[in-house]
Amino acid sequence: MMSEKVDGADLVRLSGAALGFDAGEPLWKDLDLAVRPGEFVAVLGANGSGKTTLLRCLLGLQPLSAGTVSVLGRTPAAARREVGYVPQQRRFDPLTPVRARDLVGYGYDGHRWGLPLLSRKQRRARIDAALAEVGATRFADAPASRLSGGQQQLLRIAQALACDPALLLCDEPLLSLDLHHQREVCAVVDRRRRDHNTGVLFVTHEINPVLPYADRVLYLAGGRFTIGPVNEVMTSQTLTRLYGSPVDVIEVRGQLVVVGIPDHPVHHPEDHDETQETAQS
Ligand SMILES: Nc1ncnc2c1ncn2[C@@H]1O[C@H](COP(=O)(O)OP(=O)(O)OP(=O)(O)O)[C@@H](O)[C@H]1O
Repeated sequence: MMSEKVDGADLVRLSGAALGFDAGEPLWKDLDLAVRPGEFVAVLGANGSGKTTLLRCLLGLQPLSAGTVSVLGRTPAAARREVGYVPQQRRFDPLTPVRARDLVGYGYDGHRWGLPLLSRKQRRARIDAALAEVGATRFADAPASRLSGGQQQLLRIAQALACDPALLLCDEPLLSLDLHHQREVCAVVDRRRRDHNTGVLFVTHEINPVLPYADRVLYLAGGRFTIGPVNEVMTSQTLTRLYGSPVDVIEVRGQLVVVGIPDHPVHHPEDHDETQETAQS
């Protein structure tokens, strides 16, 4: 099996990692992944394939069943302050009077818990910078619950950026957005990693808006995975091997469509290494 090259600057290192619950089959196993500064990794895969659980592991909320994980060269819990997290979205409570900038402030305060207090001016500057980074300055003082779904999602990203993270973990940030807003969210995250060298793990079911930005795809399916550049992973051949049954990746008017994903992927343990070798960068 080919291993990922790791070097001292890697933001995430998973080595021989497996994660499962109780006595059942692991969600994934033998996962080697190194994420470099500024790298954008799209995490794709069917419902229940363990994408959210992977992020929870990098946040220190979920221990591995096997293997090792480090974030910024430390344990995930020790690195938490420098990791921005956009959780799966819920719309804000329509009765909440909280303004957009207050929400971003919560993100900022949460990460500074236990650290020396900064002046109000410094705090405000950081919040303004996060709002500006996502293009939310114009609605910074509006009640968050009155904003559109797209605006609320940009705010969640600003909240995650308020701590000026070295690593950004996004869980389904495109859910229930139209294509225009999906592209806007992807572009904001892409700009962040380019301007600040922030590494990104971006979990999504919406493959088309994210693929133009992704350096690599980690595709999870039925206890297995493949990692590699977009043009190597998003092919009929690679996904057929991963799922263990015929899957077609076809292009329709410039959009990729994946057809034939089985309800219950069938695969053979001996296929595992071959898939990884084929698709890994
Ligand atoms: N603490 C837990 N205890 C037991 N099972 C869990 C726990 N957390 C997650 N699971 C299970 O692990 C599986 C993977 O969940 P996860 O949320 O990581 O999948 P996902 O790929 O993000 O799915 P989706 O695309 O639907 O969001 C699910 O079957 C879930 O029920």
